[in-house]
Amino acid sequence: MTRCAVFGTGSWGTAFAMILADAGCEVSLWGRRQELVDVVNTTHENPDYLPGVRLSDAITATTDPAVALAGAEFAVLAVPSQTLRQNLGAWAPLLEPGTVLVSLMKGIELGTAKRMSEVIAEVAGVGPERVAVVSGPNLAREIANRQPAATVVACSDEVVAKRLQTACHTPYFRPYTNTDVVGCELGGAVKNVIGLAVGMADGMGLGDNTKATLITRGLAETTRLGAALGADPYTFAGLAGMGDLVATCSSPLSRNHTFGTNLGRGMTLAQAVAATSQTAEGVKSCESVLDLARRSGVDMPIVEAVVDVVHNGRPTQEVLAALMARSAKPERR
Ligand SMILES: NC(=O)c1ccc[n+]([C@@H]2O[C@H](COP(=O)([O-])OP(=O)(O)OC[C@H]3O[C@@H](n4cnc5c(N)ncnc54)[C@H](O)[C@@H]3O)[C@@H](O)[C@H]2O)c1
Ligand SMILES: O=P(O)(O)OC[C@H](O)CO
Repeated sequence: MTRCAVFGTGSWGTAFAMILADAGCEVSLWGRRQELVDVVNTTHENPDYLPGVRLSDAITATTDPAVALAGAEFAVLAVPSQTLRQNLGAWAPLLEPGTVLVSLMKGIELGTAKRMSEVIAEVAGVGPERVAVVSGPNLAREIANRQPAATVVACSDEVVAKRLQTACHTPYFRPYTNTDVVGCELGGAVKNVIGLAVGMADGMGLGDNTKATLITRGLAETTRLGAALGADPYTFAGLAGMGDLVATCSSPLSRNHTFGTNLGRGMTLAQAVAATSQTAEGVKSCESVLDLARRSGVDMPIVEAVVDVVHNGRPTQEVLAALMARSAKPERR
């Protein structure tokens, strides 16, 4: 039986542990808090993040990373992106040779502008054949209810991607393989920023034309960034690109979308943060995505607009007007 460690008892870590168990894996779920770990082990439920969802008996929770990693073929990482470097620094010495590290995270590191797979390779000292990414339209709550969804499992080594595909394939979760790790990660990280922008438009009472414009032009700037960083532009037309944008930008379950809606309705950043109990990665990653874009010489006006609202306190109306006042351009360039 395939053994997997999942780090992070939040909504996606727990839901992905459920997927792996439903696909026939034995899963060790690492969490920071002993009390939550005990509750998961005794009730087979994670009441803090996925109340009402019965978890398989094949999932055992632990606070001990060495226990979680013992014999693990895959170590799945589902902590907030900005905490990965520090956390993985503690876990990496416990890794067994050959364990593949799988990122579920959709963020870019502040300060370095690195993708999560880059942080993993650097901190754990592993080659690209031991780093994989899962990204797609995967709202945890829907998946926890076992509603059908698809995703992309990406690894530069296709054999490893296929192994992971088998490990997480269930009747309700359909993974497709891809070797474009860069494209899949950028699709996941940037869609959170575009989700904030679309949420703002919703909160401002704007309609579907505005939102479709933000989604489509958001995808255009994501694709530009990806092309500059060596991604395959077609990846952005797939599940990890357009697919995830559609889910995030249309769902009230999306934390990024909801966060943006609150800002669009006039909340301050502090009020929107206080109203959010889970991780909305785009709030921090809008700055690191913009940093990455500038380092790469890529124009990302919507990302810049989001940073202006979230971190520079500019009013949404003013930022939207500035976006519309940009000089006229061909659609493709
Ligand atoms: N929830 C989803 O629908 C979903 C889907 C796909 C991808 N993701 C991505 O997965 C990642 C995790 O998101 P989530 O939804 O599970 O978040 P979450 O907010 O539901 O849970 C985060 C988990 O990390 C823990 N945590 C917080 N700070 C920590 C720290 N400093 N060290 C260790 N653990 C810490 C929390 O206790 C919690 O268990 C994010 O990058 C997110 O973008 C989420
Ligand atoms: O709730 P969000 O905004 O973090 O989005 C969750 C997933 O990434 C959707 O695929």
